[in-house]
Amino acid sequence: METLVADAILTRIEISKDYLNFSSGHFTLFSATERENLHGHNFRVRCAVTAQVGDGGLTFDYVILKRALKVLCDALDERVLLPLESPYLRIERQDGLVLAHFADERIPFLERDVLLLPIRNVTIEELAPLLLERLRTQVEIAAMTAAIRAIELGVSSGQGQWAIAQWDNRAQAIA
Ligand SMILES: Nc1nc2c(c(=O)[nH]1)N=C([C@H](O)[C@H](O)COP(=O)(O)OP(=O)(O)OP(=O)(O)O)CN2
Repeated sequence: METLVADAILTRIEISKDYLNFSSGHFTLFSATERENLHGHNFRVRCAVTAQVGDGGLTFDYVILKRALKVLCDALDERVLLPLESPYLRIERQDGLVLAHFADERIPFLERDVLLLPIRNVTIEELAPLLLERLRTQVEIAAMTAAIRAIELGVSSGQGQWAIAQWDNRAQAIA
């Protein structure tokens, strides 16, 4: 297990790029009987990584991070996002369709237009941890996590509203 360097100065690298976005459809589920109508957002993603600057004056090549974040955004872009783990929505595949069953509604989508996500609701607070976990497990990022102390990943559904998920390596190193 990596040992923390006592009172090391940590530096936070923040990435916020206009091209880190995905335009997707969704509807928020508020209860077993209340939901929004299907609509879309230009979701935005931003990220901050806290790390120790190495002897060479570098934490990590943030181009690798930007590339990994773009891969995450592109995977969700131009799809209708549906939650696989909602207590209120049942998903069925039938004859090339994805059928979302909500209350007494049967909502059909073409397979090609839908992306099923392992989350409980398509909210920014469910998307942020999902994308953070996907980021952490991308090979090139996983290789960097020994030098990384913490990662924050934010998802926004509109100007001025963000959900920020956090992962802190220090908790693991201390445990
Ligand atoms: N806790 C949450 N509440 C809501 C979420 C969410 O992700 N987490 N999401 C929604 C819907 O996506 C809704 O469509 C958001 O709409 P709105 O806030 O109006 O989005 P705008 O960008 O249009 O915001 P304006 O303030 O109107 O500019 C609802 N609740």
